[in-house]
Amino acid sequence: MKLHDLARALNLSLPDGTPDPDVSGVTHNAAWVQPGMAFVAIRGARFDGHSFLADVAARGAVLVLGEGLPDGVAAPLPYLRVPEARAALADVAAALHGDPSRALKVVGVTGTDGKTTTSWMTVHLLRAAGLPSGLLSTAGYQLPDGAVRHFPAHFTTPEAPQVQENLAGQLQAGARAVVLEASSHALALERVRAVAWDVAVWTQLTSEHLDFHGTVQGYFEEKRKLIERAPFAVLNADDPWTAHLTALGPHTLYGEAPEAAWRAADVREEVGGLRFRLHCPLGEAEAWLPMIGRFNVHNALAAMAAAAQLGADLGTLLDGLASFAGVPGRMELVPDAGGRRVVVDFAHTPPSLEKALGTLRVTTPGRLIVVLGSAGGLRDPSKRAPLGEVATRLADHAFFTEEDSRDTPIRDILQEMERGAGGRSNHTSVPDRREAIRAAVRLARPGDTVLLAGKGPEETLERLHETIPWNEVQEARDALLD
Ligand SMILES: CC(=O)N[C@H]1[C@@H](OP(=O)(O)OP(=O)(O)OC[C@H]2O[C@@H](n3ccc(=O)[nH]c3=O)[C@H](O)[C@@H]2O)O[C@H](CO)[C@@H](O)[C@@H]1O[C@H](C)C(=O)N[C@@H](C)C(=O)N[C@H](CCC(=O)O)C(=O)O
Ligand SMILES: Nc1ncnc2c1ncn2[C@@H]1O[C@H](COP(=O)(O)OP(=O)(O)OP(=O)(O)O)[C@@H](O)[C@H]1O
Repeated sequence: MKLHDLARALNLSLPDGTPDPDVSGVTHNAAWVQPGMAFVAIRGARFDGHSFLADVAARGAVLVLGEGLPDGVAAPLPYLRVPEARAALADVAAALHGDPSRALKVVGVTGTDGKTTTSWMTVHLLRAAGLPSGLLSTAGYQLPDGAVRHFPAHFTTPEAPQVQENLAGQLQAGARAVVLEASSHALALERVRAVAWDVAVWTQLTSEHLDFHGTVQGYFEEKRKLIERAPFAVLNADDPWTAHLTALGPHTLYGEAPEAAWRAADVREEVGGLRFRLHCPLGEAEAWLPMIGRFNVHNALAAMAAAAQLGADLGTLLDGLASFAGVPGRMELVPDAGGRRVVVDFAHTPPSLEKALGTLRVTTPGRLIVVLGSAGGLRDPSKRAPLGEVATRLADHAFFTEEDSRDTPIRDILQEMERGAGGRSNHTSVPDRREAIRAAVRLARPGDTVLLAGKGPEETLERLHETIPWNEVQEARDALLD
């Protein structure tokens, strides 16, 4: 796209005499600049992108966009002043990729827990309904062929240029719909600003990421943007925050509350899955979902309501639910010939841990054992003690261990978790995660359940300054063979 066409598309005026080269792409990271690209200078929490202008010019950028040059800094390239740099990054990326979301049906999923599971279920139901569909989620992205691919870093929602590039790639690969997990960071940092949503799904909200958002209200307000921006919302009737969302526009409600249009009744938790009576605007039927975890009933209702909004019928929804293969690392069962049940799950907030342990208790005839840690670095230290409290209250024995401790001394994290356990003595701290998993599996007898919580499908474990390759399911298999 020519620079002048790009400026016109964004309603920006260029100084007279500005050259008109082709703009081949856009980035906010100086190290990613390639010849012909535009660079957006963002003032972040740690750096000001304007300090890298010389580097950016040397790498062959043709344009800089920013909120204003700092005093005394001269631009070595044409400089476009914009009101909001992150917004400009998203708008430029969308313009360069031909605004792909406008040619797709886009379902956005937000909430504290349940985003990934709901997204995976929704894309599965859309495909069952014959709509070639793609997915962007924490557990990787999928083109309509269904193969799981990964972005290079641990991202739920990548930066806007990658989001737009991915959406354009989805279109090229034949997608007609895309399901996109929208994290609160993504909404706050404008990573999904230039996405034309069709349906927004709200899972639920509990306190998380307060290190970044400051207050729960601030966290809620970022997530609310998704509901504001979509023409139709699928809202959780059982989540107290929904009361603040219903006035924002057309919506449907799901859950177990009587006012839910998509309602589950008579929920039965079985060893291999969940059965419930579905009442919905398309009719009434018996539903089967081969997944454990009672909260997955909510995820299923949300996914069905979203897929129905894009045209899926009741038979397709029920068949699709019954054939859903689950999500890697979410309530994933690791087979054991010896009758112990080991479950790998991503629960890493006190409420999601509470739900995971609560639901596993229902189908555990023996003891419930849990292995868990709490992340270090900047990640919400206020979670540590509550995680220790929940684990020791709801499990028969808890092993406290590392979970991406980063530069925080593991002892400090474990002490906080132990403090949360209060006077209870049903816990052991084992700093090395592999050792902790082995100790838990050794303790288990047939009929017992061991929940390995917190890492789920993640492929690395961050310890001090090391990033170690990690596969929790494989760790569980090895421990079972020990
Ligand atoms: C807390 C957070 O989200 N921070 C984001 C924020 O960082 P920041 O404000 O500190 O940026 P900065 O480091 O000061 O840099 C400012 C600018 O200078 C540029 N820069 C900086 C240094 C340099 O050498 N060269 C250079 O060009 C940067 O690319 C950036 O454009 O802006 C950066 C650029 O947009 C993001 O990369 C960064 O995400 C970091 C990597 C991150 O870890 N984010 C996580 C927490 C996140 O977003 N997680 C959510 C999921 C959360 C969940 O639900 O669990 C996600 O969607 O993945
Ligand atoms: N609807 C729900 N309500 C509460 N807890 C849930 C719900 N769905 C899943 N969980 C729990 O939260 C964990 C994370 O689920 P999932 O990955 O689907 O959520 P997420 O919102 O994508 O989380 P993240 O953004 O951290 O990846 C699950 O492993 C499960 O323990």
